[in-house]
Amino acid sequence: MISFEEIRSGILEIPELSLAPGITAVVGDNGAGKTTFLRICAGLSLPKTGTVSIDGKNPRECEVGYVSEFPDRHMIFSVVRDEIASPLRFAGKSSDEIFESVLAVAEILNITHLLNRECKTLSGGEKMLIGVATALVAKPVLLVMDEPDSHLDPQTSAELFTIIRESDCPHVLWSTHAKKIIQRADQTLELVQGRVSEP
Ligand SMILES: Nc1ncnc2c1ncn2[C@@H]1O[C@H](COP(=O)(O)OP(=O)(O)OP(=O)(O)O)[C@@H](O)[C@H]1O
Repeated sequence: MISFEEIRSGILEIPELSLAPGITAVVGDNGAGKTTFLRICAGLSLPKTGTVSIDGKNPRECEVGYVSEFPDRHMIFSVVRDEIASPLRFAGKSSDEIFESVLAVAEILNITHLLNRECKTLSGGEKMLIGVATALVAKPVLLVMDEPDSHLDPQTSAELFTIIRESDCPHVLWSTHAKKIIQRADQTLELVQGRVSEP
């Protein structure tokens, strides 16, 4: 469960909310507060007031994978395989474990042919998939994706949904405007001017 209590941060105002595990489609118009919400859930930003917890823990105590709307802005390594490996390398994992985990996630996402490419040479959609691989490689308890489908064609987006569904990530927040993703999600959270809209 992801729980929110008395959250206020910029436009965002969430007195109380509990999100069950599964894939949650986070929807709302431009400027509704989706990115603000996602960043707080991931522990990237702290709310001005209130608390968020993931299965009872502060997000900063949890393994969280975050895919930003513009993943290339956050890439730090030149070569794809090093970029995907980065969370494991920073966590001090062994070279063997890193090698195997990077290969496994690349196979799942169908991007093994990109592993030796320079990140800057990738297309927008390929960069998004590398961002997803980097977020998934450390087996997060929460995967947050900010409009990944805005860079993906409908088929790749649908395939990504299936891959995420089959991953064992317990909590997924997927910000999207795509109707097909919303239909396949376990639940939808709609934000209207920073507040949760009741269905
Ligand atoms: N650091 C900031 N300082 C001031 N205003 C901000 C800041 N970050 C976001 N905002 C404002 O808060 C509102 C919500 O922004 P946010 O990026 O969370 O919306 P969004 O739903 O993700 O929008 P979009 O779909 O356009 O990406 C917007 O009006 C935005 O201008």
